Amino acid sequence: MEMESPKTQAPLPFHNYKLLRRATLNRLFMAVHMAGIIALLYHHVHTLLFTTSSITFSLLLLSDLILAFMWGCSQAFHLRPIRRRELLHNLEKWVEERDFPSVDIFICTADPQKEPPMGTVNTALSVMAYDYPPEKVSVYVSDDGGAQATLFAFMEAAKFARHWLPFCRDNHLVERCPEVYFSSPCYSSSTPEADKLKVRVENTVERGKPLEEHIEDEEMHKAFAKWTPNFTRQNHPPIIQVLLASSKDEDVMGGMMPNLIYVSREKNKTHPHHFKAGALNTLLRVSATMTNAPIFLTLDCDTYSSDPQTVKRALCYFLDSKLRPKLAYVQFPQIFRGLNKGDIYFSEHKRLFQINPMGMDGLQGPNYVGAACFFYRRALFGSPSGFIEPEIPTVSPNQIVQKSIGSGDILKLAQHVAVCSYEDQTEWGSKLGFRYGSLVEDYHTGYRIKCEGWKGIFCYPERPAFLGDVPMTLIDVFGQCKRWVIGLLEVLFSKYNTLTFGLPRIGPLAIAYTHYACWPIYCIPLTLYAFIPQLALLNGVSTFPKVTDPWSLLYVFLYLGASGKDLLDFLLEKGTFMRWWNSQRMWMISGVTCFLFGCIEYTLSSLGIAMAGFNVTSKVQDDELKKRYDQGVFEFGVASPMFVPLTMAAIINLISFVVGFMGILTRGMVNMEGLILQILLSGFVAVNCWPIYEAMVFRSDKGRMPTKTTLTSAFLVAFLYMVTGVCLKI
Ligand SMILES: O=c1ccn([C@@H]2O[C@H](COP(=O)(O)OP(=O)(O)O[C@H]3O[C@H](CO)[C@@H](O)[C@H](O)[C@H]3O)[C@@H](O)[C@H]2O)c(=O)[nH]1
Ligand SMILES: [Mn+2]
Repeated sequence: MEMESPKTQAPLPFHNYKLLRRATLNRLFMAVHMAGIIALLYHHVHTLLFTTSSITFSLLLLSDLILAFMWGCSQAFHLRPIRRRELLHNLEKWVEERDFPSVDIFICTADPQKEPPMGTVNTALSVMAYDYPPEKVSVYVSDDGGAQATLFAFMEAAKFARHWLPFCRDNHLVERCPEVYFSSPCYSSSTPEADKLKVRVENTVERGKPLEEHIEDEEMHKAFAKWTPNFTRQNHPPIIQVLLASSKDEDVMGGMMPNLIYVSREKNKTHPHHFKAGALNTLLRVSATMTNAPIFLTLDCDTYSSDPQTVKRALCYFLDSKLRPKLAYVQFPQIFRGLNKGDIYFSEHKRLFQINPMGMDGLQGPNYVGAACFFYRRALFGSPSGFIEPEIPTVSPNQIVQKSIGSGDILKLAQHVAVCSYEDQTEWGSKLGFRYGSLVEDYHTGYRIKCEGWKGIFCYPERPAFLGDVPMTLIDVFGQCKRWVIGLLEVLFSKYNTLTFGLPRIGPLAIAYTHYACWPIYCIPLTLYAFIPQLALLNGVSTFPKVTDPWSLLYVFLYLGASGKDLLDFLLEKGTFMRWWNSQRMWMISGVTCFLFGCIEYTLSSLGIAMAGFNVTSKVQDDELKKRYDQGVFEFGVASPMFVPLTMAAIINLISFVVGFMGILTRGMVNMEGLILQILLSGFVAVNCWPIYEAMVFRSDKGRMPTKTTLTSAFLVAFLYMVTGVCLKI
């Protein structure tokens, strides 16, 4: 269906933007800092020519080269940051509701254990209740877990929606996610319908399948009969169930309802399913056969809507006739709920989700981040000028659906496009739809469609449009980050490399994408800086200039400059000092853990030794765990190899700080001049490592550092010290 344009060109704009005032400061800072970096590199080369410990100094030069490169790439985010505003009143004044385009909403879930169906249901209800003509909204739920409990949850949700939607509408609720609404302080109690929904769904999840007595009609019986004894998550036929059809279902007040469709694509062992990208492509096709809305929204199961005006906000851009020909997507920031005060794991990712997209928006648009993004369907079918016709016309974005969504023909077609073999010998995943080949399908797809000539918009309203959940344990945080790292490396080392492929196509924006693609290699400088200067100190070798040498000031200047600027950016986007502090700590921690292990795993998988998969992040909230998280305590608990280098770094920095400090006391400042910067560095790292010492020594709860990890790390540190004693002399 083509998008109707407003009858007349609106005399008033639907949106505007302004360049952020900090842009000038950014550019000034860039020039000064750049000069500093060049001076530092000059100094490095100079030292290297006259030193006897060439290995140490070469490694430090390598580290600084990488840091300089990354800093350089990150400047693309600061060249032209803009902030947009939507002028909703103009839209409402000039475009009539009946001219609004219809919208398909895709919600992905993959595992009923890690992603409780009640959460997914809440997300779905929050968007079904959008302040938008209900007959123009269709919600498609993709269940990669193939779980009866999820289907059952949505059958119950469909019933509950009949009460919930008119209730939201009549009371003009702003918070339309039932769970959040009922737990808000002004409403201490829930309604009987909501309670029934919750109890039934949670019991079903526990049991794995619904009780006979809860299966009320023939239709439901037929649906659950598809779960035959040999049905498994990895091997089952496609299941598509229309749970609400706006053409026939009504709410309790007689009002219209949106469509609600459950989709679990076929799975078998002979076909790769391409994780979330595969799920989204199935939804793209299934929705094309049923509603084929020109605009669709992608959501994760935990990303509920927190503002009923959101679709209209996105329309402020999609209905702008000047933008439309090239506008592929409108990305909202991913914002999270339930963060602890200091956001100890820096799950907020303020730079990734809030600060940097404003910078990319000033170039050609933000990166797509997987959820909270409205797409122009046509953008997934070739470049703005080069439409690619899919293999069957019924999944084409231009086709208009004639029959009603529940009809036999449509269902048959929908099943057909949801089978594994459908994509064989087609362009899905390479030229059509969401792109395969990377675990960060979002980054990859957004980047590739930009390279085709499309643009994106960053829509960053005052009130968060969507809110999501964050991982509560360090191991979950690392698991997520490691998956991202592997996915990014997959793009970096593909033929779509952001410099060789991207730079000629999207210019400066490619530099921003490069910063992300290279994110994983931060592990090199971060690991080297966590060990080399400290080991050198213990062996009495100086790695930085003496404090009396003016060159030492350059180190101080560069460090303070870069982090001061970063802090400023953070505070300007409503960040707090504590959260900033934790973000820089998490950066250092990631360097020796998930970045490092992600790089190793990627290398192994490209050698064919291991295979990386999409490990879904847990969204379950265990009470005891949640309590520790809320108190801001790090959760270790399991003996993961990833904790070993981290613990080693914590130990060695403490030792080298203490040894250095004792040196100053016993031998006097003058004799230690050459080691002062190393002592400061160790002290700084040690201060950051406080939660790790606590977890190793002072804690007795379940989340403490396993003794095994502590002992292994201590042993390895001793070993490293002995080895480097020899090496450092070279
Ligand atoms: O085979 C799969 C695997 C995952 N998912 C869904 O993908 C979403 C994201 O998974 P999650 O475990 O929450 O990953 P995160 O790392 O938290 O997600 C971020 O990173 C992903 C890319 O790695 C993006 O897809 C997400 O949108 C982005 O929020 C969830 O709704 C899952 O149900 C599937 O549908 N099928
Ligand atoms: Mn997630």
